[in-house]
Amino acid sequence: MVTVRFLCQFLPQKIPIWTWYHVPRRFWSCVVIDKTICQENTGSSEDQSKSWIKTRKKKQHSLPPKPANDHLPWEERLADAVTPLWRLSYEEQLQPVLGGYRNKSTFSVNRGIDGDPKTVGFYVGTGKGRNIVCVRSDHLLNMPEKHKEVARFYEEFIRQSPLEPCILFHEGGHWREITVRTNAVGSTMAIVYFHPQNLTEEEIQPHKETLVEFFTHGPGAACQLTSLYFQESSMTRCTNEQSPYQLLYGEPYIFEELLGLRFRISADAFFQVNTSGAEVLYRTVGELSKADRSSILIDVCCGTGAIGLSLSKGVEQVIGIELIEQAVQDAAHNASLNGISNCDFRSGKAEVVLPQLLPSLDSAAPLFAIVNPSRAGLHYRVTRAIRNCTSIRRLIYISCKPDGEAMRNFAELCCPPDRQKKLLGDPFVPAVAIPVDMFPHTAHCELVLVFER
Ligand SMILES: C[S@@+](CC[C@H](N)C(=O)[O-])C[C@H]1O[C@@H](n2cnc3c(N)ncnc32)[C@H](O)[C@@H]1O
Repeated sequence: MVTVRFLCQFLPQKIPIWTWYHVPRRFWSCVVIDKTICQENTGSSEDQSKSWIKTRKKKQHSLPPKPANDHLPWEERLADAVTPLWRLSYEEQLQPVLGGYRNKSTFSVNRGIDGDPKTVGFYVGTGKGRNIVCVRSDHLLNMPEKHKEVARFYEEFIRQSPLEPCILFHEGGHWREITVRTNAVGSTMAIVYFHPQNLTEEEIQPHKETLVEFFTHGPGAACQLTSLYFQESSMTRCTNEQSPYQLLYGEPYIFEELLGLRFRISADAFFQVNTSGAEVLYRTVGELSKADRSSILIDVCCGTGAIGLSLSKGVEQVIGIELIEQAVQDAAHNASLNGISNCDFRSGKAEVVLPQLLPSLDSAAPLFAIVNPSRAGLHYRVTRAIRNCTSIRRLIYISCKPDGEAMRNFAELCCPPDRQKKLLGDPFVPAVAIPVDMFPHTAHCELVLVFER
């Protein structure tokens, strides 16, 4: 059992009732919340879980990524194209792939169990408790072997380096985290984060060269990196504009396929970490959207454009809004890469762009919004702009942390009109909630909520 917290009944004139709703894991993709009653829609459970499992099986690492097949007989090549799972028994096709599903992992550097400060892994303990230990992650089930291999070699590299690790920002040191990104065809992008402290560019240069040498001709060449990036970052997280991602070696982008579309992903851009899980998520969103061909879809926090692009065929126009510049460029590129011409991606903070955009669209065409913010939820100005835009009758909110800041957003969307807070439009009512398990072996899930009014 897992616990998912929802708003299960939220009548505008009444005090909201929050409910802890216990959902057995096997029903995670088929929970329907009625406006007033919580009910498990077990009727559709079998079909939905089958398609979920099947998609996972198809796309995950258990199948070799598109091997060259020109040596095979024509009949076999046709079978591969039309029925790509034909080599597996049906029972095997239905087996969920639960291990190594992550396409992106970020490893930290800190003191290990043996006290070595150049240890690469994940933290156990807290900064507040002053008991952080960095533990290697070779045994973790959710990340693929390739990510662990790169982490091991990065540890070997920094142990050889004369530079110290950056354990606490104010205490000096340089080597920080490493992010590893992989795709279904085995491309591997690594991004090394480095704190420059007081070093000059000239002083950093030889260390970059040693890093490239290690991963191209030294022991790290075993990782077969397709891209090696380096970012000099003196903050926890820097965008490309704050401190450019420097391509030290290889391809500038990694590409991923999802729902028959091809996506270019830059070093700074977000992409869902479980690719086959994301297919289920976006398909679920597509089914719930009920958008008609004349409508305009507003894709808020659109990343590299995955949601808008995958739904673009069914609507008149998609307008995506995204904060990270590289992701916006990817989204625009991904539209043309897939021959899609009705999408317009705008860069900026949604809280700045949306309040200006919506009034200009208000009566143009039926509007429909999908929001997919990070854990911090939506800025108040975003929920207010949506709430006050009367053309938006239906909204899909995809939350990776529904029991966090998103709760504040749900209240803003559903509370009675409030002049003081400038929440003037009719309140929304939550209609459907479908959790999608994108993160096996963890308590997290993505929750797709439909709000109507
Ligand atoms: C959970 S991701 C979703 C991305 C995309 N919908 C997808 O499925 O790939 C959240 C995205 O919101 C973006 N973001 C965060 N804060 C934002 C803001 N204030 N305005 C616009 N976008 C923002 C992040 O850069 C990130 O790409």
